[in-house]
Order: sequence, then C-alpha cells, then structure tokens
Amino acid sequence: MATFGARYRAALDQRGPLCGGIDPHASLLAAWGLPDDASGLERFALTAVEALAPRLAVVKPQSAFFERFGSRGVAVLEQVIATAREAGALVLLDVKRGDIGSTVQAYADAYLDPASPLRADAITASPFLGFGSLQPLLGTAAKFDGGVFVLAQTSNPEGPQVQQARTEAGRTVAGDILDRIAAVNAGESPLGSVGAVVGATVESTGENFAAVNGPLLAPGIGTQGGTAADLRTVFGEALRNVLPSSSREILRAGPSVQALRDAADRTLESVRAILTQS
Ligand SMILES: O=C(O)c1cc(=O)[nH]c(=O)n1[C@@H]1O[C@H](COP(=O)(O)O)[C@@H](O)[C@H]1O
Repeated sequence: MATFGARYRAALDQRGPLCGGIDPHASLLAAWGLPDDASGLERFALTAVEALAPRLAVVKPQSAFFERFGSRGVAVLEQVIATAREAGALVLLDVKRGDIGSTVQAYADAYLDPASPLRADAITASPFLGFGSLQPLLGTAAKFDGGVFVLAQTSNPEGPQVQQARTEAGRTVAGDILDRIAAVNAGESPLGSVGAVVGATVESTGENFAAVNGPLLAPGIGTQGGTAADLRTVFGEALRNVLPSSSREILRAGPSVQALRDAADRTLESVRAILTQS
C-alpha cells in the first residue's frame, strides 16, 4: 500500500478537498426521526456513509457518538469504517487519543493495526502529554501506511489557553507541535503521513503551514462559524494540503441520501473555489 501521505494527496486530487464528519448527535437522530438507540445510530451512520463515502476524499466518524451505545455502538463503528473504506473514502477516526507511551502503543494497535476490527486509515491524536509520547502511534502508523493527525491549534475557544502558551524557547505550544510534525515529515514526498489539526476558526497565526509538509485538517467549517474564506487567512501558501471538515452542517440535510449529497457538494464547491486559487 502507498503511504498515508500519498493516499491523502491522491484522494484530495481525485475527489476534492472535503472531509465529511459522521457525528451522530442525539439531536440529529431526533431530527432524522430515528430512535436514540443503537438501531437509530446504525441507520443514521450507514445512511451518512452511503451518501458521503462514494464521493468525498475522507470521512471522519467521531468515536464517542458510537461508544455511548456500548458494544452495539462500537459494532456499528466497525461497520462504518469497513463500508466507507470499501466505497473508496479514506477513514479518519476521530478519537483524539493521547497517553503515556506504553499505553499509546495499545491505542495504535486498536486503531492502526490491520489485525484490528477498528482499523482506520488515520486517527486524531492529542500531543498534550508531550509530543514524544505519541511516538508508538507514529511508528505503528508508518509500519502500516496509516496516518496520525496531531492536534495543534484546535477550533474551540478554550484552545489558546494551552496552545498559545509559550515554551521555554519562546515558541507557542501550537508552533512547537507544528515544528515537531514538520521534523517527522521532512523529506517525504508527495507529503508526510503525520497531519496537523488546525481549526478553520483560528484566524491568522503567522505560522508557515507549508513547512509541515503534511496533511492539514481544518475542522470548524459550517456550524462553528468557519468559512471557506477563512481558510485562506489561516493557511496562506499551504492551501493545497488543507482538508476542510464539516459535520453537522452537512448532516442536518438528512435523512435523504440525495439531500446529504447535495449539501456535501455545496460545501465542497465553496471550499474548492478558495483552495484551488493558490
Ligand atoms: O479533531 C477534530 O476532528 C476536531 C478538532 C478541532 O479542533 N475541532 C473540531 O471541531 N474537531 C471535530 O470536528 C467535528 C466538528 O463538527 P461540526 O462542528 O459539527 O462541523 C467534531 O467531531 C469535533 O470533535
């Protein structure tokens, strides 16, 4: 298999730059007329996969919305991952894992080892126990051609309290994380396999995102207020590597498969117009 960085580049080039988040909120299940139980979850998630996975580059199921239904919910998540991959989308499992190194290896085994039923193409990870603690995850990803998206500057308003704090060297924590991702990705072509998560809502940062030489996930498009135009302000020269992500704004269009597709197409066209101008 090609590296995750190469598969990401090809997926964006072929299908366009959009990640569809599969976030089965209780309020969305209700809006779709579905029960708030594992059967409703299954209908919701598989409808979203049917609509989005054959056309979008990446789909991103959010694990907690499945875990809240226990083992039946996790079984649905396994089905979502497998079905979406069969339909040709890359699956980015949003689990935001981070732990001491020895335990991080167990998370790597759970989500990135082909032997696991929850194996995805990539996962989200939190570096706030120290970037080095993620090493087992990065090593396992490299071994199995998977990807890891490391939180750097998140879309929520509370993020700057930690992420804009300064290291002893005077760098912001977010900037330091970007530097460390860039060091892992150095020399990789067409892109490294370690991504950064930078919210579409963070405004101008002064960072050189092109130097990351890796995937750039930009959640926050739509419901959180992030717009296509914001992407230019945030990412500057690195727009070609950016994957905007939107969950609720697209999912609200359901339960009609066609309406979900139309909503995804509208979002894709709005971000494509900006991202391909560079
Ligand atoms: O890692 C993420 O996916 C993520 C990082 C971040 O900084 N902000 C953020 O919103 N997310 C996730 O992206 C999704 C955003 O959903 P919507 O606001 O409905 O588009 C949620 O699943 C969040 O957990």
